[in-house]
Amino acid sequence: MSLGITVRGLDIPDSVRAPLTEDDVAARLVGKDATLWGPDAESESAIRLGWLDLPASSRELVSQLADLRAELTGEGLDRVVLCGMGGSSLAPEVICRTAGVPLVVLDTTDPGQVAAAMADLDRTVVVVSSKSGGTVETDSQRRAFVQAFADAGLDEKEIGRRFVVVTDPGSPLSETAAAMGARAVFLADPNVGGRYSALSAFGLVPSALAGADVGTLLDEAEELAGTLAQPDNSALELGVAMGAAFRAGRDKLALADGGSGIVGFGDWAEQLIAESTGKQGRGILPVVLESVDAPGASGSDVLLAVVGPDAPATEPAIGVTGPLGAQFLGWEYATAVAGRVLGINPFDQPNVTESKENTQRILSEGLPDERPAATIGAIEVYGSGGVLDGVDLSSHDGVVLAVDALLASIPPRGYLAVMAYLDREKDATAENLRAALARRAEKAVTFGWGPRFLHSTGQYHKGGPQVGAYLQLTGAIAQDLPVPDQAYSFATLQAAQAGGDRKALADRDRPVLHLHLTDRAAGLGQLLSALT
Ligand SMILES: O=P(O)(O)OC[C@H]1O[C@H](O)[C@H](O)[C@@H](O)[C@@H]1O
Repeated sequence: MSLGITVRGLDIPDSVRAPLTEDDVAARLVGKDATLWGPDAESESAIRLGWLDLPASSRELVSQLADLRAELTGEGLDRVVLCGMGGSSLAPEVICRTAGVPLVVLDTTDPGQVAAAMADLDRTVVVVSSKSGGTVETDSQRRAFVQAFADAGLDEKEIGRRFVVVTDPGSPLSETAAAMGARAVFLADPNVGGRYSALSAFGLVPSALAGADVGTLLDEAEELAGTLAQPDNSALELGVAMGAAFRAGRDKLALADGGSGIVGFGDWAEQLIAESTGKQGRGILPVVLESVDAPGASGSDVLLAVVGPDAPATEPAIGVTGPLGAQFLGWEYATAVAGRVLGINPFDQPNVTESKENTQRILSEGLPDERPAATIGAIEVYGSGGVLDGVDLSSHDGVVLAVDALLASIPPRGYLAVMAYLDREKDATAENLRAALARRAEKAVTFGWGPRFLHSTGQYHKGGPQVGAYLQLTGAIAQDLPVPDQAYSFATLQAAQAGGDRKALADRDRPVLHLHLTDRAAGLGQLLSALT
């Protein structure tokens, strides 16, 4: 069995399973029946089911990529940097971390983190991945690398040879790739959405160039693919469990690793589930946990999903065993099935553009002139949505009081999202806030690095149930970095992204507490010691 599902302590009523069996959903999904999600979703679904073919159709890439890797390493280019957001970087990150091969994933606008990725240029090849070819972060990173190579003395032709591009046919990036003389361009199947693209060129190109065995990954997926038309297949069972939990009010899916050997799977599944289901005022909120017994593993609105063989520490829970290739395909299939149970279109992301449009507006009009309500130690405190009303910010405990006011504003069955527009290498301790706040709030707490989460849980924040409270962290910039040939720098872009998302949340009257760290390390230390 390529994927094993164990369900514990979760009642799966016939009202969830029977319609799927009666409507022959398993076979129809494998047959790419675009009517499965209702008439409103049909036109989108018709061009989004290509992921079902990938275990077979991506085969041709395996030998091409082995040849390209040999060519690159033969020239001493053995350091691979991937510029890409969301569906264009999350899968390669899991594949390479699991395989233990080095891949530098750049999915940020933090100037410090971007600058740090531009090291060892003499052995670096850059993979620029974007399905749409218009994602501002990815385009900005590409520009910065072109400039860095030029500064290192490479001529135009040599610079082009340092780039490998993955995009959809006809995208603006495909034209840029041709114009800059990229060494290789991989055009992906346009009938595969970004978050379903793990087994496409988006997942495979950077991973194979970094040294991962992508042929085996496809073998693992193909074994599962052969079972997916069966009415009781394991991936269908996973989707049924997700849908049944949702119907029973368990709309938080806590994701934890249980000895799978897969590294960072939750971050990939988070985008798949949040963007696919979080819309029309409903959705399943993925909550990535540090371990099976981390705070947030249980609760009246939680279903725990353990990836790997370890027994869950709590119930209800589902256990999902199987190798990475099968996990990718199985969760994609399960999410499509859950989408039908929830009654949403699992292939669009209707609210992602809001924050992007706000960001563009800020970039053209300039950053708003905001004054903090207080500055306490290394933290400036800003709030909207009434979150600071009545909070005494004059005391040394002001930050904790503000955080507690934010936590108190979370409605029953609500959640807190921590959104850190920081450097995920240098400011990594920010991640410890999730467990600390989950313990304190006794509610679901998610953690996301900005702007990366905008391409993942950001859809759920805006399109899902309006029961969220938001803690946004930004930090001082030690050294800014220009975005070549653009009117803005990385620091401005990062600030505009944070501001654009704050506005999208404020427009919904959601409570947002914004803490700006005037000294990142000191501010994080201050926050963590106050909250733990
Ligand atoms: O691959 P790209 O076109 O650059 O898109 C990257 C990401 O952008 C958007 O935010 C979408 O909501 C994501 O689903 C997608 O993965």
